[in-house]
Amino acid sequence: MDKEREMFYGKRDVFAYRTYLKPLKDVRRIEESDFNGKSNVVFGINVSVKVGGEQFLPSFTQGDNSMVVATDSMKNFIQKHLGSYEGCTIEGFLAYTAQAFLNKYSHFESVEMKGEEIPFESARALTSTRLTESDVVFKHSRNETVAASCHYIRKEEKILLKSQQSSLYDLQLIKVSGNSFVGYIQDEYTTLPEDGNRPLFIYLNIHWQYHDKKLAYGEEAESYVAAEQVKDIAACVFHEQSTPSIQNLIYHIGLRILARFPQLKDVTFESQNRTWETVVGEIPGSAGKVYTEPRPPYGFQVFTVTHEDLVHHEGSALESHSTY
Ligand SMILES: O=c1[nH]c(=O)c2[nH]c(=O)[nH]c2[nH]1
Repeated sequence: MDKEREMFYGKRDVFAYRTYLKPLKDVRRIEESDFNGKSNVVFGINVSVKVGGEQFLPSFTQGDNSMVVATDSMKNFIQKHLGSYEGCTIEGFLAYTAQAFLNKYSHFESVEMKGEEIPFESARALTSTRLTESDVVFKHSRNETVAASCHYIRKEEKILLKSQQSSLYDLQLIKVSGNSFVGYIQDEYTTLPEDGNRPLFIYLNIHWQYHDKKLAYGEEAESYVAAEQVKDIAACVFHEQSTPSIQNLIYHIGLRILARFPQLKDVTFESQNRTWETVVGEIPGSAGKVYTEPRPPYGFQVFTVTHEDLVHHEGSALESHSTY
């Protein structure tokens, strides 16, 4: 069968900053995280939108722009909708705006939106000799990136949510000891020595999907999974585990995320091995070493942990008396 023709257009890097968006409150607390919400005094987002529909064909083949909504207008549409959005999450804002596009332009057949948070954290303030968090000064943070995407389509007059995903990009974690990598195939191509205790540096992208996609919007805070909580779980599991490999580490992080948040269907990892190279292996009188950046190429892993994995793991863990 021929591949269906690709045809869409849109706008990338639409930046919008909203002050005093509704705060995210009353998220369910988990043991691994002290995250309890976001003030949303500054809510920054970099959005992309992709629009599809058969009626765009003449714009490509005949230069007929009569059905074209200028991408410049799409940019304005997105920014204006950040002003009228009444919720408190990236996921909710993207869903609100994607549906608004389909409602406004009846010839749009599909709208895909992605958004990356532009993070700000409150700066310090000295108020009557006490050091607190400022409620008006915020620091642009350059840590990992919180993101989301959604894909809505029009089908028989109805607007349907086809897919939704929440993500955390570029979480970079180093564990200085307690990691091994041994037992792999030794053959004529093997030069890597086995290591019973390596400093493991990983880059992680983590994506999660809900059983009920709409729970991602955060309208019921109790059922919302905050990226900050996912990040804290990843760090806690890394701390706890004696890791035999990155493959096994991400599996265990996935199990814990699914155990804490039964409303999630699956969690997908993209990991990268950025383990430092040793420069000074022994420092007299110190447990320390000196390392430098690894040289490319970098190894990577991709793995989806599903709800079934958790059920299976809990079944076998019951026998060995350890459980999530
Ligand atoms: O955790 C790891 N998994 C691998 O598959 C691998 N391969 C490699 O060279 N180092 C590592 N580390």
